[in-house]
Amino acid sequence: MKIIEVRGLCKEYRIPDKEPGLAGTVKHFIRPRYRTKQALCGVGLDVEAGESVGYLGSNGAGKSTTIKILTGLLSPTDGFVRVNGLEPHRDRKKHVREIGAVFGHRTGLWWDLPVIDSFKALSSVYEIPDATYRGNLDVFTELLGLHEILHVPVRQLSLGQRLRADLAGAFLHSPRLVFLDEPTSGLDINSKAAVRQFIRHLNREQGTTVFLTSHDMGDVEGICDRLVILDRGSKILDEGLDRVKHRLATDRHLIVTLPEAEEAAEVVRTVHTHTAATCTMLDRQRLSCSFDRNTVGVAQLVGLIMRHHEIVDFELREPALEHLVQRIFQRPPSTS
Ligand SMILES: Nc1ncnc2c1ncn2[C@@H]1O[C@H](COP(=O)(O)OP(=O)(O)OP(=O)(O)O)[C@@H](O)[C@H]1O
Repeated sequence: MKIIEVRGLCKEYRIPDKEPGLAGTVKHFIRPRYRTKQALCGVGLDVEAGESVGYLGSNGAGKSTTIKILTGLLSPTDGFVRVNGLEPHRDRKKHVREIGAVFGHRTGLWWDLPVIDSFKALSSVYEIPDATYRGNLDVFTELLGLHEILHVPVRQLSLGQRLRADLAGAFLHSPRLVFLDEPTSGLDINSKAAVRQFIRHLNREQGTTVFLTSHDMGDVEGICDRLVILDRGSKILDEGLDRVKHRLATDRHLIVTLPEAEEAAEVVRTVHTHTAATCTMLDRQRLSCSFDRNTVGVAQLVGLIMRHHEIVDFELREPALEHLVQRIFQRPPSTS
């Protein structure tokens, strides 16, 4: 079942076209002039219930604009948008009861209230049945380690604590769909891992649909199954994460550590004679053999080296998702 349906989505912002200085301000006050900024042009997107989608793009690509439209905070300039079967900006009151949203840089909780009182307030706003509230609170407190902060006012929390509380708050009413805008921005490694595990758990175990934007590829790899990439307001890629990796990550690097530096030249000769891999020395005893997995098999390369030489260790490196996304930006657009 489709939970998000978007066709031909366009958004233009109207920006004051003002000359600098006081004279410009006065002139603009008397006769205002505006120019338009096209933030989204013709974006189409279908998301099935239960999917976890990473919505990526460079700064200014239009990610937040899309999320604001999908959550009903902004109205589109043009196009068809349905979320949970509703038109977000028109059916806003009904719409917000059925979604959850976390904007990493803003809290959805009450600043002066202790976390638990914020949760109780959310429970009454969303009219959460008592059993659902208690069940979710227990599970989220455990998964997100909220025990020691439940009675602390939100304004006294560290960024990591606040974000964990925000996440729990966004999921308390068991929404079918959550929007997450930079949910781990500024967190330490342990907090990032806890947040990713929590989101993944709800996606896998409860089938909550996740729509995430992040500049952190660890979030995308830890949470998402599908990548949608925007570039200057247009969609340039929409594909499963595994497929993207399989299609684009064909280069591999085998790092070989040798017992003796003197052996290196011989290993290079063996590799160059029998395979299409190319070798580079990393230091006196370590060399990197680079190859395309469609041309050279890993087992073939490792077997060849081990048959002819003694080695201390080897490690296979694949390109990081960051590099794959960079490659996608360097290609001409394939979808719209
Ligand atoms: N309120 C606004 N008024 C005018 N222009 C805006 C407004 N909000 C966003 N824009 C412009 O629209 C474009 C898309 O912005 P948006 O915030 O959606 O990008 P983004 O992909 O979320 O970027 P980032 O990764 O930096 O958060 C940008 O060129 C931005 O300058």
